[in-house]
Amino acid sequence: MQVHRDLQQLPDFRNAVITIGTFDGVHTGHQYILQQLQEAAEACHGETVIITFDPHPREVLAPQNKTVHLLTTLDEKIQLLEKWGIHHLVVVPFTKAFSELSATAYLEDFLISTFRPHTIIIGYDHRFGHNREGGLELLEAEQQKFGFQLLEIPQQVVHDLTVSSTKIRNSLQEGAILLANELLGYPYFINGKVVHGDKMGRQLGFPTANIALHDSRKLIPAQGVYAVNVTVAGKEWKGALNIGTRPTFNGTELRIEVYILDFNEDIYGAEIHVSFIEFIRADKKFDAVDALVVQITDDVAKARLILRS
Ligand SMILES: Cc1cc2nc3c(=O)[nH]c(=O)nc-3n(C[C@H](O)[C@H](O)[C@H](O)COP(=O)(O)O)c2cc1C
Ligand SMILES: Nc1ncnc2c1ncn2[C@@H]1O[C@H](COP(=O)(O)OP(=O)(O)O)[C@@H](O)[C@H]1O
Repeated sequence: MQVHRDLQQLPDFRNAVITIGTFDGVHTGHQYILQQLQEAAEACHGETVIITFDPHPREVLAPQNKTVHLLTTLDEKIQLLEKWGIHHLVVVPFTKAFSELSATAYLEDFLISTFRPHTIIIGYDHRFGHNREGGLELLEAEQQKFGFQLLEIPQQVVHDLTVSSTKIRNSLQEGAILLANELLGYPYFINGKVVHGDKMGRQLGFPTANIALHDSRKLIPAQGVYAVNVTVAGKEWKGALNIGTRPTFNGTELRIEVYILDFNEDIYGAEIHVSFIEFIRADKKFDAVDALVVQITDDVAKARLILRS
C-alpha cells in the first residue's frame, strides 16, 4: 500500500475507486466497505484509494470538546489497512481552511480534480463541505457531468458500523476485552516506549516495564489487570499488565505497566507492543505490600493459564 501525505505529490490513479472515512479501528464492520472497494476496483481494473483526514475533523472543528478516543492511531491504521491489500491511502491534512471549502469546491476542486474517480463509494448520510452542506444529492447531480459511478452504502450498514465502533470503545472502557476483540476481528493493542518508573517493581519481585503511549489520543482500556501478549525487540512474550494509579502506594497518575513472564532484560527506551487478551480483575488498594505481592503472584499464574499454548 502506498501512503500519500502530500496532495501535490499524488500519482495519476488508474480508474480510482475511492471512499472517504476515518476507519478508526479497521474493525470487522469496516471490512464490508473494504470488500466493496476491492470488488468495484477488480470490475474496472482500477486502484483502491482510501481518503482519510489527519487530524480528526472533530479535533479541528470542536477543539473544546475534543475527547477523541482513537482505537487506532494513524500509524496503526496504516499497518492494518496494509494487510487488506488496499492500493493507496491518502492522508489529507485537515485544516480550518479545508473545512471552509464550499461543498461544490470540495467536490469539484478537491475530490474530482485530485482523484478523477471512476467510482465513489459513500455512506447514504455522508456530508461534506462548509457546514456539512453537501451530500449524496450533490454527488448525484454532478455524476453525469464528471462521469463517475456512485455506490451508496445503505443505511443499515452505516448504522451497524457506528454501533460497532461505539460498542468497541465502550467494551474496552468497561474491561470487556473478549467482546471488543471479537468486534475488532483482532486483539486490541497499544504501542509505546518503555520509560522509567519508581523502581519499586523489582523490590516487589515483579519488575514492570512502564509504557508511555505514542499518541495521547489512544483509547486506554479500563483500569485493572490483563493477560497480554507483548512484542519487544521483535520477540513475543506473555505478560500480566496493570492499568491503574497504584492506590496501594497512594499514586495519582495513571500508569500502564507490564510484568513480562520468564523475562529478565533491561528494556528502557525500547519500543513495546501489547495485545490485550483477557481481563483478570479490577485495580485494588491493598493495606499491606505483602498482600499486593500475593495478589500479583496469583494474577501472573492466571495470565499464564489464560495464555498457555
Ligand atoms: C499484574 C499486576 C497487578 C497489579 N495490581 C495492582 C493493584 O491492584 N493495586 C496497586 O496498587 N498496584 C498494582 N500493581 C502495580 C504495582 O503497585 C506496581 O507494579 C509497583 O508499584 C511498581 O511500580 P514501578 O514500576 O513504578 O516501580 C500491579 C502490578 C502488576 C504487574
Ligand atoms: N520480567 C520483566 N518484566 C518487565 N520489565 C523487566 C523484567 N525484567 C527486567 N525488566 C526491566 O526492569 C524494568 C522495570 O523494573 P522496575 O523496578 O519496575 O522499574 P521502573 O519503576 O523503572 O519500571 C523494566 O523497564 C525493564 O527494563
